[in-house]
Amino acid sequence: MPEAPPPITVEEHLARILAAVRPLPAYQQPLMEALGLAAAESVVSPIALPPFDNSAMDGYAVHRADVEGAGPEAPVELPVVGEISAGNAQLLALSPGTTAKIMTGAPVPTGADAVVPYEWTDHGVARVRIDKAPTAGQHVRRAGEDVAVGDLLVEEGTVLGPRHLGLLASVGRSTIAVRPRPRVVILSTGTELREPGTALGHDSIYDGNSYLLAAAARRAGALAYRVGIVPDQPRAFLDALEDQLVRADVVVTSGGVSMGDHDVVKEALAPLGTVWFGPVAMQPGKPQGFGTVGEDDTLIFTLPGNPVSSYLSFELFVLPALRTMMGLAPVSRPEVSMRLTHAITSPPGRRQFLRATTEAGHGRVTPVGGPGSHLVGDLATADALVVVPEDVTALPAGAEVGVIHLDSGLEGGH
Ligand SMILES: Nc1nc2c(c(=O)[nH]1)N[C@H]1C(S)=C(S)[C@@H](COP(=O)(O)OP(=O)(O)OC[C@H]3O[C@@H](n4cnc5c(N)ncnc54)[C@H](O)[C@@H]3O)O[C@H]1N2
Ligand code: MOO
Repeated sequence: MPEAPPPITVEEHLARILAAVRPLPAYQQPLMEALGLAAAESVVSPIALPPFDNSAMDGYAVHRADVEGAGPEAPVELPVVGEISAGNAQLLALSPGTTAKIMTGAPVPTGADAVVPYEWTDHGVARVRIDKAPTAGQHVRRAGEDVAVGDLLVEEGTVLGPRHLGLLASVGRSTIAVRPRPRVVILSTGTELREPGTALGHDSIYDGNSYLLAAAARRAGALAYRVGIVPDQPRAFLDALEDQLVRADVVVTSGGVSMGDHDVVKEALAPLGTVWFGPVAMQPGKPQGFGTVGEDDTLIFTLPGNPVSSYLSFELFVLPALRTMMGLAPVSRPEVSMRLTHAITSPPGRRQFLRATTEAGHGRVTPVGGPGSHLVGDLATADALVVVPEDVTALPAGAEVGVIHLDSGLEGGH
């Protein structure tokens, strides 16, 4: 059996991954597809907003000079020569000494320079009594007062949210250039695995990882295809992989990469020579693999099977790759500084990632559960990871530690 290579650091592994990953080519996509993605173009407005002077109130369009001085004691009466509603504007100009009913959003006719709201009138149909004079331009929304032709609406790189998409639609854009969501195929390996919802044998467990990884991929903004369970047979694994490559930008496998007698992923892929396998100096998540497979050199991440190891590997290595492909920055979750509520110990030589809970606003972090990489109950309770450096073996309560929040800190994607 060949000797395992010496461990590489977390940074070395991530650097190797990022060196191999390119942003996916951007193309025009319908606005709703772009939600959560980074704009791959800057957009300037092709039209003004509002596109024309229009009324801010339901009321009467007037020449303001005609109603000057109007008050309860000195009302002004004007003939009503027409009605202008939004989307149905026949009356284009208003003669002095007349008025027209106008609805909110309807174009203000040429000549009119103010709108008298219904509340200041007797609601007249043929003639109207006006009890209060508007100021110049009152209740008229001016063309271009919001957005001018040529205004920068969205800068390249902006993560598109509902307000950006609403603005783009408002100026008539139906598409915007964004990088597509990476298609991520998730394959769980393990003869012991069963699909949730089916019966469990005396020696089987449910396949939690493919759900964990598919959900994490989707939350990162990718399109996740959960293939399900592949038994520990290299042929079956290679067949399943081959079948899936057509719809994958990235393949993520779980399990079958350590030192066991049935480590199917390693056994099937190592002979190709295109996937690196080796230990990374971290815990959980020591056995890792990364490389390319298939005619199109599709990226593949072979993550360890222990659920916590799998999830952490996703967060530290797969997530940055997906965000790079989507043109989102930063690619990694930020590490912030917090104080430990409890003392901890840690074995030397590997960077430890302890599951932990954080108290919002207090800057304190509390490790939960033990270091075991099978502890999915504790993983679900946690909302953060405490990062213990390779050379640190003990830290007292109150010590400052690096913390990675697992549910926040990154914009875009989903
Ligand atoms: N002799 C050695 N044994 C192991 C080493 C080692 O260095 N020398 N490393 C250990 C570490 S660390 C890890 S992590 C695991 C990684 O093993 P594999 O990637 O080969 O994963 P499996 O053996 O297939 O499974 C490990 C564990 O996880 C459970 N599992 C697997 N897939 C799923 C899934 N989809 N859902 C839920 N649970 C899953 C599986 O049943 C095992 O219990 O190797 C150690 N061993
Ligand atoms: O790395 Mo294993 O991931 O230590 O359990």
